[in-house]
Amino acid sequence: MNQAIRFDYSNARGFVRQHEWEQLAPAIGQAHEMLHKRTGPGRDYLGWVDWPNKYDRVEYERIRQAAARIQADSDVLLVIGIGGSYLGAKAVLDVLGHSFYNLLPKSKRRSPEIYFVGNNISPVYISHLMDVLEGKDVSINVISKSGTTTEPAIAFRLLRNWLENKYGREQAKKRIYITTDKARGALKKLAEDEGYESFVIPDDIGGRFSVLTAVGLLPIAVSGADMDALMKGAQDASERYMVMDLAENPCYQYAAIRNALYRKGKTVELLVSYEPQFRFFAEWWKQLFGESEGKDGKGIFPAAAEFSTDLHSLGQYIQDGMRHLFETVVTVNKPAIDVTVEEDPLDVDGLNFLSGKRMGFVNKKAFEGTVLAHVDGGVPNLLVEMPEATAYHLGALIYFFEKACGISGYLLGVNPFDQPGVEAYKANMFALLGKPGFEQQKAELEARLRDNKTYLTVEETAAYLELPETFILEKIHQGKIRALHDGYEYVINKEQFNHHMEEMRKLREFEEAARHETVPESYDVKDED
Ligand SMILES: O=P(O)(O)OC[C@H]1O[C@](O)(CO)[C@@H](O)[C@@H]1O
Repeated sequence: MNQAIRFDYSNARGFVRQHEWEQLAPAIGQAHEMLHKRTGPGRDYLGWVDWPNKYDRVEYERIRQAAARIQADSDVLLVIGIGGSYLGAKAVLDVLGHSFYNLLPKSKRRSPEIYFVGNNISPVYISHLMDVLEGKDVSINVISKSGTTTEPAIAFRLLRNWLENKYGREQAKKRIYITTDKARGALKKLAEDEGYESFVIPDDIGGRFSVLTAVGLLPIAVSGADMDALMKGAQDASERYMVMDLAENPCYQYAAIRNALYRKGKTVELLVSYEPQFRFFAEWWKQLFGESEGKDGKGIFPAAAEFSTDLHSLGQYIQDGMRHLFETVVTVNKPAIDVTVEEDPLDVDGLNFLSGKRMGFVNKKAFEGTVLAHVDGGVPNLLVEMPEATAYHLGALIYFFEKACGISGYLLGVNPFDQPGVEAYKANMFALLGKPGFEQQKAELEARLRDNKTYLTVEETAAYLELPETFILEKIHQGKIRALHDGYEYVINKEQFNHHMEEMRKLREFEEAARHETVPESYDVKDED
């Protein structure tokens, strides 16, 4: 086996008492059993646990071939997906690829340009992307387990159209690759109807645990990264982190110590890296832990910081602000490339004491100094060290965090494999967009939006009061309107306004009747003093 990920929690142990640590050992054992014997909540979503050993070799070869085709016939691969259907691939591409891979000249690139889209609903982003596509040969990999997620579905609709306009429907078919459920969903049906090549997201693997399936592997293979090494790293890690004993298993130690810290009020975990290439690794990690643990009113809030960049923005807070933070620093022992700081004869910046030193060395000293300062400031520090940023070690790191996440979720007492909370925004969005079946919610939500609003437009106010716009002098303020009617100004709420209108109607009837000398009974004329 290759060298392993090193986990060091010595800079956090001082924040946890010995008995608090020891008490976690039996709970870890229980969580291990729940995961491996599949007796815990979410047991139907544990396919990722032994996936690095049992993945479908036939499909794996098909991925390799499809990637070779895309590399040969495309200048650009568009990866459409959101959440777990894009973050893992983006993380791997960034860690293993060139920092500016899309900008490198073709001669220096192993792969097409790769852009991720369908992970937001921004018309600006997709329009700008389409500008980049002009004159280029393009393929699309659309990834969605459910096949119905709004963000990727809108992007796919627009980009499929774009592709069909460019190549014609038949040729476009050869450039569309679908990754979805093996049997269900809109995308699966479309793939069958249109004859698109498709890949499977296994039933028992949730989005945030799916990077080592076709979800991540097709874009990773297209990028030219070594997916064999990635899978091997994960496979070795799955064996390494099988031991139940807390003292022997660094992955379980990470799960245990973060829970011990959480119980002591350290409710925010910052995943820190000193390499910008890890920015999306942190995004992937945030979804992994946030969606798995943030439920039932519990959970560590997963956040990320990039050092030394953020030491010049967030550094003050981390050192000195509210003491609810701990850090998990992901470092790479040996940077892929290093650069020497040169001697400057004038030494205007006073940095000649660094002459001849490597930037990697300077970065390391920044890290060491920061850990000491933050620990002194009351921020426990955990260290996860990769020997090198290679595909093998990245595969191992991915598995390390996936398994720690499952164990940690069980320690916390939640179901780490569902995400019911994500549905709330979706239901509201669908209702407000007028999706059939959401009519009742639509009316309720729109009423709430109106009440929450400080001001409505004149048109909205008129519609709300079911009145012609001519009645409205000013907009609604906190449910009240300022209205001008028949020369009078009123500041009233809707009920008062309607009542007033009814009174006005009766008064007009009365005046009309008076002209004809017949007073309607409905009008209650009060005696004047
Ligand atoms: O692959 P899908 O079904 O489009 O889902 C994308 C993402 O959306 C979520 O379901 C949350 O809405 C994530 O769990 C998932 O990774």
